[in-house]
Amino acid sequence: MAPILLNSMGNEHSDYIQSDVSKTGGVCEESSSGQHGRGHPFVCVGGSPNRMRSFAQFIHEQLELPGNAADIRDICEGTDRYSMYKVGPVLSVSHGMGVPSISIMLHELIKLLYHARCRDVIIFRIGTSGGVGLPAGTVVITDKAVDSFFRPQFEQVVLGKVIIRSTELDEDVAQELLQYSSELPDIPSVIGNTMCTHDFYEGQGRLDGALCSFSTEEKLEYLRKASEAGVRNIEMESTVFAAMCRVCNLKAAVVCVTLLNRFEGDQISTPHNVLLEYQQRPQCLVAHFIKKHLGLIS
Ligand SMILES: O=P(O)(O)O[C@H]1O[C@H](CO)[C@@H](O)[C@H]1O
Ligand SMILES: O=c1cc[nH]c(=O)[nH]1
Repeated sequence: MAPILLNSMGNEHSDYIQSDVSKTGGVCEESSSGQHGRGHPFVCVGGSPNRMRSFAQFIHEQLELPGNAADIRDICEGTDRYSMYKVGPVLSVSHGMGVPSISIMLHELIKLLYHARCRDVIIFRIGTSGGVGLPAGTVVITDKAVDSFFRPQFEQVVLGKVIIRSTELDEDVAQELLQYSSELPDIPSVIGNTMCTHDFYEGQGRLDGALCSFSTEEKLEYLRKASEAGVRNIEMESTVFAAMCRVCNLKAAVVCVTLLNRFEGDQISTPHNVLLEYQQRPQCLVAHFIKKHLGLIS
């Protein structure tokens, strides 16, 4: 039974997510239907509030929970920072864009899980990304989260010094997700390295930002080097997500769909309805994983 580790100070103060553990009935309490008991709680995080609300509604339906999926409530409505939904044994949380934003949410979420006495948590980041040599709509299950220099590490600056943390993710969860993707229709998936950048434009080799300090040739050379380093997609949260989950003993996976192939351009010109369908692919895959683990499907 792997406990969630908290910092040595055991700091209790949290001023970002005012969600009250009692309101959630404890993430790990038996769900109202009593269907799922105290098994593994599952946590899914993603950048956009709307997407994490629709994921919560989707999971509510998939787990056939009582009540109306449309009635789910944001238990973080007191703050403007994040949205959080508890659906049976699943917590769905938004985190905004970029390492700083998800990092703050993860501190608060991990403290919440600790106080709810959760054990054996499995946490998924379900997001979107830019593909590197992959067709749009491909789901990338992250092997290693790497930084802009393709290193499997996250640099945390603390008191003016750099702490380097490993970004290893749970290999078994990744392999299991890949296996399930082959059982599901229309979820083309690969396992590969995910590069996490601190910027969407220049930091990802885009030529179409307000600033651009490089040529098309230099952009393509960088993307080729990334590809040779095993990078298959680019997003903006995976390294700190992997690092913090690892330090806190949380089994973690990153499952992001690609919205475009960056070798073919920078703009996300895919029609909105197609983008929505793409964004559902990681949700379907993770929902399938959860249902398998809850014994709802054999
Ligand atoms: O789709 P989400 O989860 O927001 O993730 C990706 O989308 C945002 C950029 O468009 C960044 O947060 C990147 O990581
Ligand atoms: O190209 C992309 C698409 C989504 N998210 C990113 O960070 N980059």
